[in-house]
Amino acid sequence: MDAIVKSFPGKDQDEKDARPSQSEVEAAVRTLLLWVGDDPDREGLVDTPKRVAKAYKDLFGGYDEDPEDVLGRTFEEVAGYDDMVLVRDIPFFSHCEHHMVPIIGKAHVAYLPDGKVLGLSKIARVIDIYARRLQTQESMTAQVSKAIDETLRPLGVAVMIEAEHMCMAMRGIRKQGSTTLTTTFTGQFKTDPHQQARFMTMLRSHNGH
Ligand SMILES: Nc1nc2c(ncn2[C@@H]2O[C@H](COP(=O)(O)OP(=O)(O)OP(=O)(O)O)[C@@H](O)[C@H]2O)c(=O)[nH]1
Ligand SMILES: [Zn+2]
Repeated sequence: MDAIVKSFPGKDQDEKDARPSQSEVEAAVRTLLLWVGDDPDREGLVDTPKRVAKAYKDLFGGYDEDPEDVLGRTFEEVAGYDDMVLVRDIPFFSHCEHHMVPIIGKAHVAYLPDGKVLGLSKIARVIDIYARRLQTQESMTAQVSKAIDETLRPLGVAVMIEAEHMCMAMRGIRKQGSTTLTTTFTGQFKTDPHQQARFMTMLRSHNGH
């Protein structure tokens, strides 16, 4: 878990103190408004730098959150249940680290408990913590799987993310509707093709394919 905390940019107090001030952020947004060719002093835009800063705090709130806090709360009283737990179709919004435009997708997360289970909402919370940072889909998939693997220590974790990247849809190549799929498997999901196949079958049965 140490590695996750250490690689977590918002966690360190010195780094936090080194963040730009509110007025610096607002000035940066004002520069962007000028740069795109608009007038930051017209009525509709005069409060926009402040609004954008507030929106960014929300959209990128994941830098101030630690997945370990969420995943640390587990329980064991599940009447001996020891089979797969799958939470599928968890919707998320993220932003790509290359263009800072949205990634819109769904995550599917499964694990094989080793005595302990997680509150179901905690899996969705972890998705949100990583989604609310600048991401590549590959990193986000690997980070979610690593956080669950290292904190819960289950017999295996499977993460699949399906997403559309607005940087491919709205700009650049301008291809709308394509979906990127990424997966990470650990433990038995990685070593046992049968477990991996069950994960895929459970996902497919839902999607009606
Ligand atoms: N692997 C991966 N690539 C991504 C992701 N999000 C965006 N990209 C890609 O990152 C690449 C950045 O390519 P560059 O050539 O540096 O940037 P660019 O000139 O804006 O590229 P174009 O998007 O092709 O116009 C693009 O191919 C994007 O499609 C992601 O989550 N994973
Ligand atoms: Zn992009």
